[in-house]
Parts: sequence; structure tokens; C-alpha cells
Amino acid sequence: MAVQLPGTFMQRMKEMLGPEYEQFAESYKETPYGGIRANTLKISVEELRTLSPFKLAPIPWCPAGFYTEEGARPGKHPYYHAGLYYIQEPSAMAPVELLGVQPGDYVLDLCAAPGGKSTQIAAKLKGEGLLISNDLHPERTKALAKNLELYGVRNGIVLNESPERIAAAFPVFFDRILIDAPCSGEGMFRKDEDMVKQWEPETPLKYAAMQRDILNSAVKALKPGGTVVYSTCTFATEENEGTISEFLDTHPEFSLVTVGGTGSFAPGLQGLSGAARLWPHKVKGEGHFMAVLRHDGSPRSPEETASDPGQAVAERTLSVSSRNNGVKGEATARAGSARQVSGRGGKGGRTSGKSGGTSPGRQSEGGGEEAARAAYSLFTEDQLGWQPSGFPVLFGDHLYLSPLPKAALNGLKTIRPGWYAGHIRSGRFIPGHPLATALHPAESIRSLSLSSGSSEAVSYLKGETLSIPEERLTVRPGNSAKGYVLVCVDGYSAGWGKWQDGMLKNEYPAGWRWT
Ligand SMILES: C[S@@+](CC[C@H](N)C(=O)[O-])C[C@H]1O[C@@H](n2cnc3c(N)ncnc32)[C@H](O)[C@@H]1O
Repeated sequence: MAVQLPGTFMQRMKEMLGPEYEQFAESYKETPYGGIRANTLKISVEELRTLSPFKLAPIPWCPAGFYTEEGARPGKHPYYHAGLYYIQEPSAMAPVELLGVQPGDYVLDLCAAPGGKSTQIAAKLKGEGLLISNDLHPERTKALAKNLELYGVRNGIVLNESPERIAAAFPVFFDRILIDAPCSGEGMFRKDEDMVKQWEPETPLKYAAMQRDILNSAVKALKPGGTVVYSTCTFATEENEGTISEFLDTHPEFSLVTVGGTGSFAPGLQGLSGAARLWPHKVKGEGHFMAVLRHDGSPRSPEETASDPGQAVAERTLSVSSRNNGVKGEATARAGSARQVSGRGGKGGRTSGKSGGTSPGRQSEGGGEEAARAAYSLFTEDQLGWQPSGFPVLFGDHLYLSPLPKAALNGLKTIRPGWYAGHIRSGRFIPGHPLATALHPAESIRSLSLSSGSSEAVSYLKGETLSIPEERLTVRPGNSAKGYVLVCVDGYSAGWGKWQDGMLKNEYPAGWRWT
């Protein structure tokens, strides 16, 4: 066995699996499977299959997912930097497939970092509706925000909140909630030795208590008739069937949708056969558990849901229903960046309530809110030729386009209130990298496609200046070639450049560069 597994764990697995145990133990000699999932916000599954520089084989439970061959390094290819795929463990692609996301849904990904499942949800939303991606741990929200930006998500908000506070702020609000719960990680032992080191016999029970609290809070944010998918990457029944059975006993308005025993999904244990398990000795992937819970559609009681009821929610719901009608809605200048705003309490941070940390009077460097809006409008006219939709939200000099009006996020630790458009510097609007990654070439007045096979693509991703004759640019008729250019790899957006007199100044951000 390549991985040294705790004896207590193996004994528990022996008891759980009976005659299947030997086969299970043998599976630890195999190399874990690698996978990528097409980012269908940018590329179709077929296109990726055709273009892929590495051999791909389909993953049975995820139409956009592929196994990569051993030795493939998908993170070391320009397509990764263009956000064409997410590198994801194959079994981890299953929970979102069970969530049934439809474009236009309001979805909460409660335990979302680093964002594998959030990017999958965003692809299913196709830019319509709303995705709130949350994680309790502030450090982990950085990678979450970056991944959503890399994948060109336009309708996502990133929060750093507790499930209780999310439920209080959004009672009876979401159509679908994913709870990819923190767990003892036993299903990842083959792939991640750190999980083995952290495991102790008491670990599953410790997590089970945490999971029960998360689940009980989260469902208060679900609309009647909505769906919750609960998933873990562990084998421990305490954290899986145990958590779900207890939940169903105490929430008669929910039922378990049967997915176990269908396709690749093995049935759950302990009489909960409708829940699903992925076993490493039965499928090409690591260990996973999933339960699909459906609310029966009866109205939720006020005590159950409304700890922040009334006006704020009414405002939220009203404003959301009028979203995506072009750039409108309120924008209030706020001191500091989104990171500062998201800090806990104190100066520049938010504590709670509707006025926490808001500084409506503060002006942006560019001369105030109006000036900022004007600079942004000028940019969209000159460089895009159209107005992206969303509620403009200004944090200091930084402009976001949010799927929700700003008031809906008051009092919440907000890492990203929406799609980052850019910032104001010396009265001018400087477009942000996430604006570029979410654009298609035809959405920019100027674009340039670099071939993934050329050294130019890597030079661009390393931050180098390129010499580009004017005839290589695609410029919308009636416009000058001088200005911001959407730089693409094989036609897929990767970032900005600024062209003038045959030279492309590199705008690829330092923290994102190819190393
Ligand atoms: C299994 S990981 C999530 C993986 C993620 N869904 C993905 O696909 O990339 C569980 C996450 O839950 C977060 N977490 C732990 N306790 C939490 C809580 N009470 N509320 C919300 N998130 C929590 C952890 O920080 C961790 O990032």
C-alpha cells in the first residue's frame, strides 16, 4: 500500500465493507485519477475535446468532465490561463451534477473554497441568475475569488460568512444550496497524505457535529420546493448517512431524492439507500458521499426563516427581479477596497446591520461617484461598445457589477460583490483583469488572438511586451487600433493589452503570471 493508513481507519472500513474490504484496500495501490472540467462559459465540451493537448476520457457522471492521462500537466498550458478548464478530482464533479441548476436560479454554495464546485455551478447558470459562493475561512476566500475570476464568472458574489448569518440575511431566498461540507476527508487519503496525518479516530464525530449545525442553518435560506445537495469526501457514516438521517428526522418537510443505486452511484449505507456513494474500488475516482434533499414546497414558517425579515429582504427580492436590465441601480462610494470592506468590525470593516462600515459620503480618487461612473461609461463606449449588465457597486475607486443591489449585501463580509470591472486612476477607468477573462472576443472593440503553440502566448502570460503589427489586430469597423485589446489564446480571452504604434503593452497582472 503506497499510503500508510491509520489502523483504526482500516478496521472501521473492514466493518463497513465486509467482503468488499480487500478490493477497497487494493485500490490504494492505484494512482489517483486526474481530471479537468470544461469551462462551458468559455468553451464547449466538444471544442475542448478537439483542442485538448492531452488525451481525454469522459467521466461518466459529469458531461463536461474528463480524465486526464497520467503525467499530463494541465496547469502548465496556456489554456489553463485562459480559464478553459478547471482541474478537479473526478468524483468532486458529481455533487453539482445532482443539484439540477438551471439558468436563472439563485444558488448558494455555502462551503465553496477553493471554488471547484462554484465554477461548475456558474457554468450551469450560463450567466443568468445568481451565485453566492461563501466560505467561513477568510484565507480560503482568496483562491475562491481568483478561481471565479479566472473562469469568467459574471454573476457571482463571494462572501466570508457563517451559515447562520447567511441564512439570516437571505431567508427563504435560494432555489438551490450546495453544502460541500467540511469533513474528515477519508475519501481523499489516496490523493492527499496531509488528510491522513490530520485524521484521528475522533475526527468523524467532531465533523458530524459541525455538519449538523451547517445543514440546519443553511436550509433556512432555501425557498419552498428548493433543493439542497449535501456532500462530503469521507467514508465515515457518522458524517454521511448519520448526518442526513438525523436531519430528515428533525425536518419532515424534506425528503431524500433517490440517486444511490443509479449509474455510477452506489447506494448509501445504514438504510439510506437513496443517498449516493462513490467508492474508489468501484469507480475511477476518490471516495465521495452525496444526498439530495428536496423541500416539499409548503410555506416556511416565519420563526423558521426570518431573523432579518421585512424590508431588507423585500428590497433584495424586488431589486433582484429587475436585475440584468442594463447598468442601473444604486452605487454608493465606500472607503477602501473590497478586502478592506470585508474585514471584521473596526475601521473600514463591517460588523452587522444595515449601516455597518458604509461610508456613503466618501469620494473615489477620480473625483466622486459621478466622475467614476462617467469614466467607466467612457471606457465601455471606447473599448467595448456596449454596457455590461449588473448593479454598479463602488468600493473606493474599485467598480464591481453585482447581480444584487448593494443594499442586499449590507452587513455581510463581502470579498467580491460581483464581477470586478476595474478602478479609477487619475480620472480614467482602468479595466480589471476579471473583466477581460469573462469577455468573448466579439465583446471587445479590439482583440488579438495568439496561438497556444507559439512562444508569443507564453511571453504574454509571463507579462512581456509584444511587438504586434496593426494588421494582426481585429478591430471593430469604424474604430482606431489604438487602445485596450482583449488578448486571447486561440480565440479565448486571457487578459488585456494596450496597443499603440505596433507595440502591445502587457496588462496581464503580476499575481497571475506564468512562472
Ligand atoms: C470540502 S471543502 C469545499 C471544497 C469546495 N466546495 C470546492 O469544490 O472547491 C469545505 C470548505 O468548507 C469551509 N468551511 C468549514 N466550516 C465552514 C462553515 N461552518 N461554514 C462555511 N464554510 C465552512 C472550509 O474552509 C472549506 O473550504
